Amino acid sequence: MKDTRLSLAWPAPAKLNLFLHINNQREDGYHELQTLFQFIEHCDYLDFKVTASSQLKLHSNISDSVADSDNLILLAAKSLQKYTHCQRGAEIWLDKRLPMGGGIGGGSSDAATTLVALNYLWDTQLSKEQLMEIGLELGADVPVFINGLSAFAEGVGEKLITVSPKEYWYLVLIPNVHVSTAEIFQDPSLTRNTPKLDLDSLMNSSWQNDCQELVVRRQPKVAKALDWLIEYAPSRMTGTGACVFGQFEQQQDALEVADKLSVDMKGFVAKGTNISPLAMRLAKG
Ligand SMILES: C[C@](O)(CO)[C@H](O)COP(=O)(O)OP(=O)(O)OC[C@H]1O[C@@H](n2ccc(N)nc2=O)[C@H](O)[C@@H]1O
Ligand SMILES: Nc1ncnc2c1ncn2[C@@H]1O[C@H](COP(=O)(O)OP(=O)(O)OP(=O)(O)O)[C@@H](O)[C@H]1O
Repeated sequence: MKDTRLSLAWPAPAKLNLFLHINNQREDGYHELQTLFQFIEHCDYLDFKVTASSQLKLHSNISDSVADSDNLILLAAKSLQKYTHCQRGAEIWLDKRLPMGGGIGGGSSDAATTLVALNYLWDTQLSKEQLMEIGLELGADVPVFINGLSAFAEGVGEKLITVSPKEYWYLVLIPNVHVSTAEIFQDPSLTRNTPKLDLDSLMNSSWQNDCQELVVRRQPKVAKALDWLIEYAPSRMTGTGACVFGQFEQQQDALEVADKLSVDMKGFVAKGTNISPLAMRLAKG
């Protein structure tokens, strides 16, 4: 074990799906997809205190909306204990800053940060690949957050190839509506037959999100946000929504558009980054 004092400010960054193509539905209901993940410098933060007993305790500012039994942070910590037979426990503090159900992967990122931080703090010495395997059981997006590098993903999102798309500045809008990933994937009218393309062709084609048309139809608030943003910058939805993002060359340009937002539309400006803030935190120890 590394230390029993507090280990502070482990970041759990958001991701954007710069494109998201749905290629097929497997017999188990999951969808085969091709997507491009890039992290953004906008994060939840987790603090950890290793304890001698195996108990896990979470203090969070979302305990009203997510029960402990469903919280991916505790589920991740339990999986790591089970997999490694670790006898240690932890007290964990979550400072939730990322919008939930927005398609920016906050829950998956919290789970990934928990696995990476506790593997370090408990000294359980699992490899990144082993952590990614455990992470995949918690959610399709967890492995990319553990890997910590922008990636082109295939399969259900777990087959990763590291890529370095341009690191734009983004204005991310948060329509005040929660989109359920499961509901979008269950909708019969979802486009799920986009042909699979090779990576080179994908990187050089125009980027789209196959869930966008459906979500825009179901959620007028998403449609409104996208209609507004697209007047200022190339803009798309991320994941299964609800967040939409516009891309800008300069921070200043993004901030100027953010200034024009009406009071009923929330948003934030963040830089795209191909190396996750979590990977940088781990390197610091
Ligand atoms: C659409 C993406 O956001 C792209 O980044 C992700 O693939 C979704 O990843 P996630 O939120 O971690 O998703 P999970 O928690 O694994 O799955 C939520 C639900 O979405 C559906 N699901 C998810 C991923 C996938 N490739 N096919 C699916 O059909 C399943 O019905 C599942 O019950
Ligand atoms: N630590 C957590 N943070 C946020 N949501 C959590 C957490 N643990 C469990 N959840 C559950 O996961 C649901 C989806 O949360 P999340 O914020 O990851 O959505 P999302 O950004 O749309 O994810 P994705 O892009 O992976 O589909 C929440 O509504 C909540 O019920």
